[in-house]
Amino acid sequence: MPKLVLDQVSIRYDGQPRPAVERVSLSIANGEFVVLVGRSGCGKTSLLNVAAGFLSPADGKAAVDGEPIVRPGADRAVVFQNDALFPWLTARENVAFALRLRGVAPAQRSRRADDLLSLVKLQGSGDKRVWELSGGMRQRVGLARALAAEPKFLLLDEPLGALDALTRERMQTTLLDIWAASRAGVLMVTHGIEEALVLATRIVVLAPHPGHVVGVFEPTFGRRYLAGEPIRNIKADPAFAAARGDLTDAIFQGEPA
Ligand SMILES: Nc1ncnc2c1ncn2[C@@H]1O[C@H](COP(=O)(O)OP(=O)(O)OP(=O)(O)O)[C@@H](O)[C@H]1O
Repeated sequence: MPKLVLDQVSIRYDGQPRPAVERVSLSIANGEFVVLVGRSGCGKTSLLNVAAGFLSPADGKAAVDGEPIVRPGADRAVVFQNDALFPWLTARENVAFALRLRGVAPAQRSRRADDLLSLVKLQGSGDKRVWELSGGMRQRVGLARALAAEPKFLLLDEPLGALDALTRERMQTTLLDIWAASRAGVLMVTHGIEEALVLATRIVVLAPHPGHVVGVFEPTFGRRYLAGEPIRNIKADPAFAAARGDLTDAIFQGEPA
């Protein structure tokens, strides 16, 4: 089973007196949804960049299935907050472009792009140009494009951060559906506490100066949604409120109230 591992990773930026991240270990297996949370500057994006192969750790190891991560690779697809789609192309063409890069034959690209657009619930929107799509729809095209590479891992940096609150809430369940359908392992960075609880199979809480792990939670709310329970019921469950309190405490521990 594919596994992405960060082992005792420390990250340093040139000219900085101390490391940004110190000795953080994480692992993401296929079928896991790991979410990084923590106060600003605790190193969430830096760790995601190491997993993506954009940044090399100063110390420790980053590997997929035992192979060191030394550069970006098709096995790890990255989606950012404001992912740039090609504005002059349609939704379908944006996804087909990624399929072309993967070497999918022209005859199959359009059908495969439509399958991927259905996966992100954009069936029927393939002919729309990017400027005709809402923010949530654009983000879903970005996800479809990332999935075109059939990655083993999806690395998501605040993928819902630019969306309005209602769209963001709807996209949480869409992301769960996409994850369940793709079976990729996910590593996601978010500032959203509810979002982390809804989506994650494991939440890793980081604290800054330098970034280090201060807590790990293993919520089951996303699995309840995938088993058929309405998300509104799940969020209204007192267990959800209790988990939100515990996670908030873990994030802000050591900070004056
Ligand atoms: N390119 C860079 N050069 C120097 N320092 C950097 C660079 N990128 C990040 N840092 C520093 O590394 C630390 C971790 O930054 P990082 O962006 O990984 O944190 P984060 O938890 O993702 O923050 P936020 O929640 O604000 O997005 C911060 O102190 C930041 O100032």
